[in-house]
Amino acid sequence: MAYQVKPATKISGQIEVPGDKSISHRSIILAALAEGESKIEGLLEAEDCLKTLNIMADLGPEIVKIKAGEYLIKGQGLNGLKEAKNILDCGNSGTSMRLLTGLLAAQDFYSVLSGDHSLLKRPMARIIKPLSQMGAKIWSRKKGLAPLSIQGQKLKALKYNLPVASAQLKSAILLAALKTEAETVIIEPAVSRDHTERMLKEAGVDLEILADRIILKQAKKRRIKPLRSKIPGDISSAAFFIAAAILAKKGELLIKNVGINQTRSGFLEVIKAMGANFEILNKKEEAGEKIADILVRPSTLKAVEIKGKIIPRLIDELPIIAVLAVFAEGKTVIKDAAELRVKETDRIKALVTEFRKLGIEIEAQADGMEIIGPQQVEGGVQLKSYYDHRIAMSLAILALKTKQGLSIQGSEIIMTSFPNFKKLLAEVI
Ligand SMILES: O=C(O)C1=C[C@@H](OP(=O)(O)O)[C@@H](O)[C@H](O)C1
Ligand SMILES: C=C(OP(=O)(O)O)C(=O)O
Repeated sequence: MAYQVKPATKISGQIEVPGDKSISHRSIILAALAEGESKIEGLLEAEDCLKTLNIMADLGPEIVKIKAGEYLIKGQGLNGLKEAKNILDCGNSGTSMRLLTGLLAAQDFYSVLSGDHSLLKRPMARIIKPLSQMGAKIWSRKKGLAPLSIQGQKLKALKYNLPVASAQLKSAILLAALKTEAETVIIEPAVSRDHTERMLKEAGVDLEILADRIILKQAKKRRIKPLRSKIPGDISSAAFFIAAAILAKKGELLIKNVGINQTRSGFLEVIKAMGANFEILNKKEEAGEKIADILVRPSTLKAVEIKGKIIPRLIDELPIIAVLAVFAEGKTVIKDAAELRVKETDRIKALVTEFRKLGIEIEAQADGMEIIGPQQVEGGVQLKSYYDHRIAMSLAILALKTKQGLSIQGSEIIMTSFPNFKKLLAEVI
């Protein structure tokens, strides 16, 4: 049944959003490679991360759930993984497929990775190319599409200029390089999320993070120390609630324990420039990641231009920024974001098509969009999620500002990243 979201004028309360999706994937993978037992708290138990969890369990390490979000993982060391008997299912998760391809390319066994109809359309040539230069043997369908089959090899180190600022691509190379001896250098066109680097450093790996490159230092034999981490709240999930509280007429919303890593917090810079009324409170650091509480109040917004190096630092927040733009005074311009076209769906096309059904003035560009605001939105229609969790959640927040509400088809996909989204939204209204 379609998800019905009614208009709301007040957003208030205190909430916590679930654990960060990117850090959750990486915690599972690194814990499985560690020498000894890791304890992870605050793991995101959403479909995407559970795919990574099930795949790692199929590769040998014992994974025990203690309670919600809390897991013990018995690491097998960098050489301890075993061949899985069946196809490894990544579901809807690009992060699982790209990171695990890097990891599996360096094992001494064979693996096959597949996923759902959305993942089977996403570009994998970008990882196959550098991994092949390292000596990996990876087969794909035409044009580098999954399923991927991988005959693990002893790989060699690499110096690589990333053609796109992609944390998944960077992480695939780093995971593949862990068992190589010489130095691996990855040069980024713009900084993308740096969780893999931070976590590898925390785990004792000799790695240098510079402004434009990452250097995995030469090492005869690397060791990963077990993790003891509490995963911060996901800023990409918090963004939907921050937007709801900004767009409300009344109320005040406090979101506790959100990860505000610089490489992820472009959204906060954009809403600040738009004139949003919010405060960052109780800043602290845990396991190499910055965390804070975010207090948000109703705000009057102005349009801004979003382009260049900030894009990778807010890539997943662009759909919800597009929603904010509808209610901002002036023309919002988003450029340099062609990556939006190869996410779970073509997010530019999806936003433009659905916004137009509501009479919103929006134009698509090859690498972004332009939105004129502020606009009154009548609503009262049914929109589509395009099987994309971020489109579904962005439309749900938009619905709060319509006169008649919206109904959203295909909202089950929200389970891939934010299982309690609907419940939390109902709580703050
Ligand atoms: O590394 C990660 O955890 C992610 C990287 C980004 O993708 P790209 O690397 O394709 O930019 C982002 O969109 C995705 O949600 C998660
Ligand atoms: C793009 C996303 O994830 P992934 O690439 O892991 O599917 C996302 O969560 O918005």
